[in-house]
Amino acid sequence: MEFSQRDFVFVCGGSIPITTPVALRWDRRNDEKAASCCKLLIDGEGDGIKHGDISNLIADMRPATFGLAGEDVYDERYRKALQLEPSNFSSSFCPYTSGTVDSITQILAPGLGNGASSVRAELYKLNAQPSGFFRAHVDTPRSPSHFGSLVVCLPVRHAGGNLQVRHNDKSMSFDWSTNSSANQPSIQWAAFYSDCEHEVLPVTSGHRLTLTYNLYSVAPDQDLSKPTDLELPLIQQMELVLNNPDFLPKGGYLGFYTTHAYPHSSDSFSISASLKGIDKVIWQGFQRLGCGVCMRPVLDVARQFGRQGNSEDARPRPVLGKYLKLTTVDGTFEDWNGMESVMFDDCYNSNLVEEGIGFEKVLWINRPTEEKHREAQIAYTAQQYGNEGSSAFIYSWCAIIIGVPPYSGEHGGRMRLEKTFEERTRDWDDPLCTVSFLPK
Ligand SMILES: O=C(O)CCC(=O)C(=O)O
Ligand SMILES: [Fe+2]
Repeated sequence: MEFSQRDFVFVCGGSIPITTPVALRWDRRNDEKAASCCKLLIDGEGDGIKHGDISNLIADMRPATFGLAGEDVYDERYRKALQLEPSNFSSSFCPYTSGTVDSITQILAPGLGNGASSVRAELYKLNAQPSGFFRAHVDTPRSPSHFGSLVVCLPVRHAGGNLQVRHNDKSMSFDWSTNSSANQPSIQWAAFYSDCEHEVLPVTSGHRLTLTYNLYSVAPDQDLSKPTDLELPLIQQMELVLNNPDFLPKGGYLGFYTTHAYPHSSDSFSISASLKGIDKVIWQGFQRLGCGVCMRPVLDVARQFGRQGNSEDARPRPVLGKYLKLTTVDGTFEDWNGMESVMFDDCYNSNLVEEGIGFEKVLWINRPTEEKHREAQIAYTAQQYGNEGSSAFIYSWCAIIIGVPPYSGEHGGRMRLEKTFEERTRDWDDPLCTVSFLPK
């Protein structure tokens, strides 16, 4: 089965020409100022401000923290910015009426035939960066359906402050300083999957004013009737493979290392609603073709054996987990090795519950993650730098395991599972024995 992971996007962006100025109102930090100070009208002309004094806003904002090992911390070496919580401000910009959410739905969450209302954008912060920056981080997942982040830049004049978003070996840079004083003033935005590393380069002058939103998927992902042009060829390939009588004639297991990371906690690994890019196509496509699908963590414990030093002849082997318990590792790790040793000790000794299906029984569709992905997996699990401290959700790289029913010459084709698996159940030990099949 051949496909290109490169065809799947991880970030998108756009600009919205300003027709009416954006109004921004906020709460006073002290009672001495008149209420009229607490309003800005932003139209993008000249310095961007039509009415009001941005220094009043700056004075009422608070230093922006970020998440580190489960805590919210303030550290100007890592993030220099100011923020307001949604309870302390309001803005007339609406990501729905501006069409931004529709664009994001089409590009980052197309689903397989779902309508355009599958994304919810929840206002998260107002940030200002006079001479600020935010070093590389991934955003802290807020819930299992939280799949991405939206950053909206209001057209206030500034220089620098490029937003760079990276996924694997691809990177996209958004320079919002250049257009903010152009002839046609516009609000510019970028949205990306929240496991993508991103950073804000130093703002060298002016004020970079951004609204950030958390993006959640809300539509059920069960409507498989209308795959998109990009997804259709892949699903046809899957069907061809399954219709081959020589392919796993007695049934078996396929494995697909996900191309994105997903939040999960110790008591739910329910991510199918927020699957991203090609991962979603694999999940929904095989499910539609009558296979069982589930998500499982995969750990390469080779180094664990090496580290113990007492198992020269113990064969290193990757392990398929039933689930990973939530782990918070205290402290900052200066290098990956320090972090790795803690994570492997923790995961292998107590936190990894092994799946009944052995790793060796799985036929892998794509290659195991490269070294750098494996390191990323540890980073996500250890809750390295995020944009907010949290102990409820963590990221993990993982695999989609596909239970393929047997091929039956008698019934003229591949059998189908009578029901697909409840993704919340962990009891998936041997679906091919425990559930019945329907003839094709
Ligand atoms: O301001 C930006 O462009 C990004 C902010 C960000 O990454 C965050 O708040 O997590
Ligand atoms: Fe972020």
